[in-house]
Amino acid sequence: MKKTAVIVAGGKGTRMGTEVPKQFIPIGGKPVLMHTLEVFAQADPDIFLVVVLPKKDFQLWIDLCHKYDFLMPHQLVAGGSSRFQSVKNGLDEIPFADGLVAIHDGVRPFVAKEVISESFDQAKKSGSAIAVMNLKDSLRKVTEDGKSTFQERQDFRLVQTPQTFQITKIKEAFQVEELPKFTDDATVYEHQGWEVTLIPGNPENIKITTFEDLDYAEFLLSR
Ligand SMILES: Nc1ccn([C@@H]2O[C@H](COP(=O)(O)OP(=O)(O)OP(=O)(O)O)[C@@H](O)[C@H]2O)c(=O)n1
Ligand SMILES: C[C@](O)(CO)[C@H](O)COP(=O)(O)O
Repeated sequence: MKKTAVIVAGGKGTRMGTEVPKQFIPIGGKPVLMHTLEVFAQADPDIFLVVVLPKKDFQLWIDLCHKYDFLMPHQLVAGGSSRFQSVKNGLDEIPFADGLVAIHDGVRPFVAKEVISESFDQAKKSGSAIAVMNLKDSLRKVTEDGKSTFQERQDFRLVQTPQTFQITKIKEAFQVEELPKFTDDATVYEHQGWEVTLIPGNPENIKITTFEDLDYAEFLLSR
């Protein structure tokens, strides 16, 4: 079955606060996004790669590809004003009518290649695969009156990407008005009344979001 990955890197990196968006910042000697694309190629060199970037950063990325001699084939697509819109734009440009698509944050360069492979295997069987992690800390729910209540942590999971689906179904799911609850692709899929399947993610698969994450990224690459 044909495999596609839509790598979304169309954000501004507001919380990182750097002039150049975080997906282009070098870690271990090359931009974050190049590490991410390389893991997908390691998982399966035949995966068709769609990369979603802010339109204004196309030339920056092309220049970086020349500078770092980055030759991996990929299709560039312009991002939108939210992650939902960027994913939708990426899905619209997949040149295949069917097959499977893994949707992944460009700023999660430490996804394990085994998680990518498992997400395609599981989505082939059940239609979807969402990478998640168990919680290690205790959990409390806070309320506006300043009180808090204990929560059973085994009832919760932290959600990562990749989130992998049948192309036909996820494209259909994205034909809706964007809602605030659509913080990932699983929520868009479930909005149709379809159930998602969870698979184990990997603990290193952090979303590079704030400055401290860059130090952790350098540490992971130095091991
Ligand atoms: N309009 C957007 C917003 C986000 N993303 C992508 O979605 C992923 C997860 O988003 P996040 O970590 O929130 O990235 P940013 O939106 O760039 O960060 P911030 O919220 O701090 O501005 C990132 O790979 C980001 O580039 C995207 O493709 N298009
Ligand atoms: C998709 C995601 O990475 C799953 O954890 C997350 O929801 C993205 O959130 P953000 O608000 O774009 O940082």
